[in-house]
Amino acid sequence: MQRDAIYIDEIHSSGFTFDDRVASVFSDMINRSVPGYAQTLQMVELLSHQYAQNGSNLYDLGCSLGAATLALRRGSRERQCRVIGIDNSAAMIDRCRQILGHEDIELHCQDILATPIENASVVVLNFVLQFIAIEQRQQLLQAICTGLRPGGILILSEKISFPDPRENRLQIELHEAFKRAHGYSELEISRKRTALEDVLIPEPLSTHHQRLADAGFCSSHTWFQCFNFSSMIAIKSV
Ligand SMILES: C[S@@+](CC[C@H](N)C(=O)[O-])C[C@H]1O[C@@H](n2cnc3c(N)ncnc32)[C@H](O)[C@@H]1O
Ligand SMILES: O=C(O)C(=O)C[C@]1(C(=O)O)C=C[C@@H](O)C=C1
Repeated sequence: MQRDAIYIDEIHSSGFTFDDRVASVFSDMINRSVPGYAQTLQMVELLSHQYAQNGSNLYDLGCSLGAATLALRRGSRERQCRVIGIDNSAAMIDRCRQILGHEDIELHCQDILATPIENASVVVLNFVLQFIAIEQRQQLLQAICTGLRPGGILILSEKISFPDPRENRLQIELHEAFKRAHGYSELEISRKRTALEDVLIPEPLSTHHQRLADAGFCSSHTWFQCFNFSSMIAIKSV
């Protein structure tokens, strides 16, 4: 695994993008940046095993290098499911094809906002909605809910914010301590913080749960939170 040294090397004046440089170190970057990332993958496999319906489609929207796509496949091995990974970064999808080439997985380089979701039983948005423009988030969740079979689920993992400014500050500090503990310097942390401004827009858990309800899910539950990272499961009624 190639080590993420992107923000050591030079000052990046432009915003964060999923280009070839990021794709080449992405595994290391996300593991050292997102508390609980490995656990979300384990639970995608478990939830896929629990909810994947025979003959249905399983979607990983914003699949990057396919870590959650593989978890969907592993969780549904004994069922007749199509596992579909979508990402609009060619650099990510090309690498993903190399990594998952031998697996029974379909990969497409396209915008998830233009991707038809149909006959689905499990849909994953693992740290992806945060990169979608706020005004387009409702429409995406609605399309997902419509494309799910009764009893199907959405797994939604996000970097979150907190309505109380003091709690927000504390959780950001704890996240930055996590990054320092995983070898990132103050300079790297601050450069990436600047690069992510206006690119990754976190929202409070309450906003996510309200949007999921408005999209038509009958219930949604926070199953994981560590500092300012969280994962939810939203269920479509049977
Ligand atoms: C933080 S990464 C996701 C990590 C991945 N889901 C995992 O669990 O390893 C966000 C990904 O979303 C993709 N993405 C962002 N906006 C997108 C869009 N509109 N359509 C498709 N992919 C998108 C990016 O290219 C990037 O690969
Ligand atoms: O490094 C950070 O501060 C993050 O917010 C982590 C985060 C994410 O949540 O998606 C940001 C960009 C990369 O996609 C990998 C991880």
